[in-house]
Amino acid sequence: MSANIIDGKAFALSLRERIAAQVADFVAAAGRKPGLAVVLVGEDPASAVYVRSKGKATVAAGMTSFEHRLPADVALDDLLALVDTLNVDPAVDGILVQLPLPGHLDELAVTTRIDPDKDVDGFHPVNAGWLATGLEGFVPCTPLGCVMLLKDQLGDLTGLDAVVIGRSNIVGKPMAQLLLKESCTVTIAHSRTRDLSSVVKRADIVVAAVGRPEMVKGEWIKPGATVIDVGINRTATGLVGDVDFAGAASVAGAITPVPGGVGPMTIAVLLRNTLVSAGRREGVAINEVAL
Ligand SMILES: NC(=O)C1=CN([C@@H]2O[C@H](COP(=O)(O)OP(=O)(O)OC[C@H]3O[C@@H](n4cnc5c(N)ncnc54)[C@H](OP(=O)(O)O)[C@@H]3O)[C@@H](O)[C@H]2O)C=CC1
Ligand SMILES: Nc1nc(=O)c2c([nH]1)NC[C@@H]1CN(c3ccc(C(=O)N[C@@H](CCC(=O)O)C(=O)O)cc3)C=[N+]21
Repeated sequence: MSANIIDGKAFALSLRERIAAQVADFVAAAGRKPGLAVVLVGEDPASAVYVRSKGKATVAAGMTSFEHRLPADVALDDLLALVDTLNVDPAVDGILVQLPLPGHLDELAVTTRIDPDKDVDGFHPVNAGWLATGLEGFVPCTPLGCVMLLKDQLGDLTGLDAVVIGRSNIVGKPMAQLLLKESCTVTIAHSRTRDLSSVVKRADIVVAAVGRPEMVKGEWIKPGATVIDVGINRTATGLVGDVDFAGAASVAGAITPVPGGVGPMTIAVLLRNTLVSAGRREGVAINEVAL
């Protein structure tokens, strides 16, 4: 068997076109563009690349991109003061502080300072709480993008066995919450899980969010399963996911590649969340279903 390769890049492009059309409607109704502020601390080259591509995608969707670059040794109080300014800036609908932050900065202090109503990353505990209780907050971009790909691939996910490998607050946990919301039977695996390969073998849906290059082997995958590879690992041979792509593609029913899978979806959903935020803030209806 040879798996269907899920084209996240193409899906993300089409999502971005639908968002751009709704941005135009928003501008006509509200008399201003949605605005996304991205804060980058330090000079990490990978982060700088992401921030640049987010800025480009924001402008291409017809929104305003505000970029703030701070030195790596910025004091926590100065970063928090910038967040406070963005929180009250009426032109800013979404705030994203690029993670990871340099070691001396307390990430929790920063993410909890962002107004939950502008938290388009969905990292604020208030939004995590909304998600856990099944209500309307902001959902983290990467997991939401994964669910969009899964529903596009499989339709109704009800009753499917899903295994999420990884339990971080930004990917693994919200991913599990979303799959639970879709009525999957969800297992969350992590570094202390016993016999991971057997756990994975039961799954109709495998989401790998570990950060270990090609850790998930083809032999672990149930034939026909759908594999979502969130991992972004830079190795000597280039960018690879958390899944051994060649091995898994020979048994899976469908699989996301790295690059070109989940990554582009993250950025498209960020634009979606920013548009939704702008709509809420201005009282302009956004057709979320069509997104
Ligand atoms: N495509 C995209 O848009 C995005 C991609 N990423 C990528 O996704 C990956 C995960 O990111 P993130 O969640 O932030 O990472 P974290 O490092 O925060 O979490 C990794 C998780 O993997 C678990 N883990 C580590 N080793 C093993 C192991 N041997 N077996 C099973 N589980 C293990 C850890 O378990 P424990 O909790 O027990 O330590 C932890 O829960 C990274 O490659 C990152 O670059 C992240 C965000 C967006
Ligand atoms: N506050 C915050 N929010 C984030 O959402 C956030 C973050 N911090 N820190 C870093 C991670 C990682 N992340 C990615 C976004 C896009 C791609 C992406 O577009 N990847 C392309 C290729 C990338 C490349 O070639 O380097 C792809 O997979 O095809 C990947 C990873 C968002 N993150």
